[in-house]
Amino acid sequence: MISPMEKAGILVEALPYIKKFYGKTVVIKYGGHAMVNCELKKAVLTDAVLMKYVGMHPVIVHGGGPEITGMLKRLGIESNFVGGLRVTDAETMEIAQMVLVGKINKDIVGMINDIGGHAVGLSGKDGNLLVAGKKMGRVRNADGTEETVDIGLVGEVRQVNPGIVNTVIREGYIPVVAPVAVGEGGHSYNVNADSAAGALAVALKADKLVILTDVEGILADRNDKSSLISTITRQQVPGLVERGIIDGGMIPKVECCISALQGGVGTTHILDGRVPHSVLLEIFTDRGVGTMVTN
Ligand SMILES: Nc1ncnc2c1ncn2[C@@H]1O[C@H](COP(=O)(O)OP(=O)(O)O)[C@@H](O)[C@H]1O
Ligand SMILES: CC(=O)N[C@@H](CCC(=O)OP(=O)(O)O)C(=O)O
Repeated sequence: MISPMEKAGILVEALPYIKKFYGKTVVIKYGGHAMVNCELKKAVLTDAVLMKYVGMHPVIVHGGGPEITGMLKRLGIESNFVGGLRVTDAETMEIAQMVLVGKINKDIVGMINDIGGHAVGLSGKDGNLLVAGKKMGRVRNADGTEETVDIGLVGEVRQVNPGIVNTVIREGYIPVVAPVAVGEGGHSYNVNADSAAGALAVALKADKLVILTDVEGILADRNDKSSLISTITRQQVPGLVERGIIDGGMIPKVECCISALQGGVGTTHILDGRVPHSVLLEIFTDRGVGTMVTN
């Protein structure tokens, strides 16, 4: 048990950070792998509620890849991925939208409201928030050459209309955004949630982009948890990708951090969503957790 003096010390330590980030927007990408445990989910959403009550503007963009895969499996539909992106035919799109918008988004909104916050759920289709065009997949052949393949209704965000999010923020709510975008003719596109969060962070001129995942951050050696890289500049990232140190699902995350930084976002962070209150620890204490990618 910590003593009352220690508790007071922790609150005082938070003061300069509360002052620094008062009125600032923080986009939190909450990935599907970090959602599996209900207690952890509650801890992440409590952090967002606390941020809101101390005057920050948290915006949650959620994923839900594992839940989409689970639902597809229950319906006897196989999941295929190209470069970390789900190959999305019309039927898969319908199910992805049902799971992301109908289930996960509403579960998160319900949980935030239950904790004592006020949340509003949106998809990228609401208010034309995320307008997308077709994204092609890239596969690397054994000889190192790259090939472009059709991955169906996977979208890349071409335009963000943040009006609806700003309205929701202004009215005192926490926006919770599902990564389903609108395309020509009003049809749906399945967008990778990291990319959706990055694009939204730029459009909102966010101070921070926080990506929650299921590893400690960027590791110099993936088999050694103590090899966490605490800070890295965006210029150092391509070298690590070329050397294969950053690989797989971490690639879209670092790419998204780089484009967010280039688009004017202050700092970007890749944090371990399995650590309770990792967002609070990152924002309100002297001991940052995870990896910070900076300019
Ligand atoms: N250098 C690295 N450090 C940490 N993780 C890495 C690294 N390179 C690749 N990865 C992989 O990236 C994964 C995170 O991406 P992903 O599974 O897509 O996360 P999420 O579901 O949260 O979006 C890690 O579980 C790990 O396997
Ligand atoms: C195109 C594409 O792959 N879309 C993702 C959208 C959800 C997502 O990104 O969820 P995580 O953040 O939990 O991985 C998918 O269908 O799984």
